[in-house]
Amino acid sequence: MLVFKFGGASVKDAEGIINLANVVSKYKNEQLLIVVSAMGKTTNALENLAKAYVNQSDDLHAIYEGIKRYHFEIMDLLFEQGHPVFDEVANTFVEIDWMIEDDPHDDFDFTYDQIVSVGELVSTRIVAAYLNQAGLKSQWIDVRGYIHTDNTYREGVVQWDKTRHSIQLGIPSQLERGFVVTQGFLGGTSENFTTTLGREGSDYTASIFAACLGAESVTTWKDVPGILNADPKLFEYTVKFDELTYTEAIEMTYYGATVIHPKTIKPLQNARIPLLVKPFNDPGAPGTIIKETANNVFEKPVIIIKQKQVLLSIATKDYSFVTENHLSDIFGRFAGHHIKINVMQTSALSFSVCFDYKEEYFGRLLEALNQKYRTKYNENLTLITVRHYTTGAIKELTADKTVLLEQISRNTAQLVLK
Ligand SMILES: Nc1ncnc2c1ncn2[C@@H]1O[C@H](COP(=O)(O)OP(=O)(O)O)[C@@H](O)[C@H]1O
Ligand SMILES: N[C@@H](CC(=O)OP(=O)(O)O)C(=O)O
Repeated sequence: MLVFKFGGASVKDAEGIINLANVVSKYKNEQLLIVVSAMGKTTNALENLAKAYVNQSDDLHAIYEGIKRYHFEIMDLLFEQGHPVFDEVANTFVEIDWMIEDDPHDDFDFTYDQIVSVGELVSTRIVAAYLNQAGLKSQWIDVRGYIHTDNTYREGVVQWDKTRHSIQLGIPSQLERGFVVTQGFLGGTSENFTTTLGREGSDYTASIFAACLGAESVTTWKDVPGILNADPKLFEYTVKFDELTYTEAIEMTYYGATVIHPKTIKPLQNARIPLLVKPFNDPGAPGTIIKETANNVFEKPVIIIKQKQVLLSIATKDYSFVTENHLSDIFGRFAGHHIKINVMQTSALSFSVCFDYKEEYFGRLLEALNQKYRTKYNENLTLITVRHYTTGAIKELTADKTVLLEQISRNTAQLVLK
């Protein structure tokens, strides 16, 4: 059996959904599980809705109406009036109607997941209905009954044994009856609440299903020809990799290459399932295959850019050395405030840390650190990671920039730039 994943860009409009049907129509004789993300930028819009709801902002209803209108306009182009999908989608949005009528829950992360998850619940209703209308027999399933997580809202931790059991028990018989269409990014708790697996987590969903079902391969259909040496939105000249090893792909995603979610590779590597990254607008093209061994030739360095970085220097209040005890305390505070460290450097009197700026967590972290330490920080920086670097490439990337922190190992150079 095969697992396909279609991200937001591939289903952003009616044309995208028609294209998805064309792509999967070539696999009519295969057992195929299709994981779909929210359409276009819906998750961002739902995030704004969740914030507007907890802040009780004036634009709450305008944001909500915009999200509904976007989906209904696409459905108008795909279906005749009166098609049951209109009611299915309207009924799914009712979950938000009920929620926003009440006072906000104290736990923002919980509220966030209950609202944001609606993006995938509706996109999959639309895709499944369209596939059936196009003569491709498909069943919509609710992923929350299969991918079980703990109740870490916004970063649900998958309970693998329970998940494997549910998937192996429930999915194979459904695959025999036609395509199975399900939601990326979502999980369910034992109390039947919805969790999300972390932003851009639908690739991970595909990998969970593939690992539990022993799939032949996973294909993620993207708006790029495959994995390139750099993000084509930021660099004019890029080269595509035909093959990559799991290890190289893990390194790239760990350092922030957004083309694949970082948690995706490990379950596939453990089960030795290849991951294909292919262009949805040229489905016959070979794309990139990620597997155990690969013929990797890095004719150009791999460049990964992370914007909106903070560089924070932490020193003791009495100017004493930063010891292992301080470091352990500092790491605990980062973990407690959900902030992942991208690069760090120690000196005798201070510890410097570079991480993604997250408005809701940064202020609280700073407050907690300032109780015990002296801190200084710069915002709006760029972190550049160069794998298989050359001195020429580093020179080019840093021209006209101030380097605030630099770390160079045998394979990888990391630079924090202003
Ligand atoms: N090394 C890279 N190779 C290819 N695409 C990259 C790379 N780094 C970043 N990207 C970006 O990843 C995007 C595709 O991933 P993503 O937006 O998550 O797709 P989707 O949400 O449709 O699954 C591309 O549009 C591209 O801008
Ligand atoms: N819709 C979610 C999950 C996801 O993976 O989306 P995409 O496949 O479009 O990156 C998000 O935007 O975070």
